[in-house]
Amino acid sequence: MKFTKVHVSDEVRRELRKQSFDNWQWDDPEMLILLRQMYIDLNLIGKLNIDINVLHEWLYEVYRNYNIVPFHNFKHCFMVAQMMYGLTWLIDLPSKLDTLEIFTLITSAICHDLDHPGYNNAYQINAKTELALRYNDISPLENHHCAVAFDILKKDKTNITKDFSRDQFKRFRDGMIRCILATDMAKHNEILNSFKTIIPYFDFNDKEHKSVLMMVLMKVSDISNEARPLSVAMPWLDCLLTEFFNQSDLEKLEGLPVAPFMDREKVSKSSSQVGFIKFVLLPLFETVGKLFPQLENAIIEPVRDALAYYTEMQRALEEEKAKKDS
Ligand SMILES: COc1ccc(NC(=O)[C@H](C)Nc2nc3c(cnn3-c3ccccc3C)c(=O)[nH]2)cc1
Ligand SMILES: [Zn+2]
Repeated sequence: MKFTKVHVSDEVRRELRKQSFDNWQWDDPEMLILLRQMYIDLNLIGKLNIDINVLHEWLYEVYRNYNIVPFHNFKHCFMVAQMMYGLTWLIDLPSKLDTLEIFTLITSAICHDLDHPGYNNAYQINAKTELALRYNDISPLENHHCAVAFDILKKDKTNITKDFSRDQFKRFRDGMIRCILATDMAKHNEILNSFKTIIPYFDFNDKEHKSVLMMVLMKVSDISNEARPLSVAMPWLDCLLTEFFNQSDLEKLEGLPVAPFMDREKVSKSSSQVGFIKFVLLPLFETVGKLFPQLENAIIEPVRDALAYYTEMQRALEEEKAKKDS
């Protein structure tokens, strides 16, 4: 199918770079065009000699490999890619990382949850699924997302890396594997601590430093819904809790352990978000803000506002509960 005729207006291209971008106004085919536009505007087509029609076939094949699940679906992949794209411009990454590293970040963001079943690693391991067996309980989902990504790139029709040199492909493959595996929240503290350690002497010419930074940028892009306007973020929280509640309902049916933050009897939107923002999101964002002060206004302030919003919601809920009990 020839999509080269489709033109994206300058106004939409500007909007696409902002944290305020509202995905709920766009349908899936339009989001595929916007993902393609990101590669064009990052100047990756020319510099890496990517065939625009192969790029579109690849995007369509990626789209087909995301599942119809409440949260970890193609729209989530788009939002993570769009946050990564916005961060790229916000912190001027093209002046700090090379073209292949920029390509690795946006491509990893798009592929990072491929074929997600809607049930997390804890479920895979406890239910002894095929994925847990194949990956020996070691980040089964993230290993699978990455393997599916490279399966798609193996086919000539959807191989956007076909003109890469052997060295370029090797660097890209190492980078994408590290970026996708970094999205396993079980690695959260390990990655954040290694980033904290190197910040005082961060060196953009140091390969290892850049690799840790790329993993952190994947993490920020993956869990940053609360940095977006409430009208965009709130529906995402509903999708997330729907997926979490589906899992905990199934775990109860199957007599498997149930995580408290997934149990519909125990979780309220406000309590889960207050804890998550205070203990996971803000510490991560404030750490990255030490290296890139531009994050302060663009994503840290909105997250502080979200924390205030959910804290107030939690207080009001508790007050109401106290009244009912009295
Ligand atoms: C350390 O591992 C963790 C830590 C926290 C959580 N999640 C939470 O505490 C709660 C349910 N909230 C939450 N979780 C979120 C959000 C965005 N992504 N995300 C998420 C989704 C799937 C898996 C893990 C996370 C953090 C969000 O805005 N809120 C899940 C896993
Ligand atoms: Zn994700």
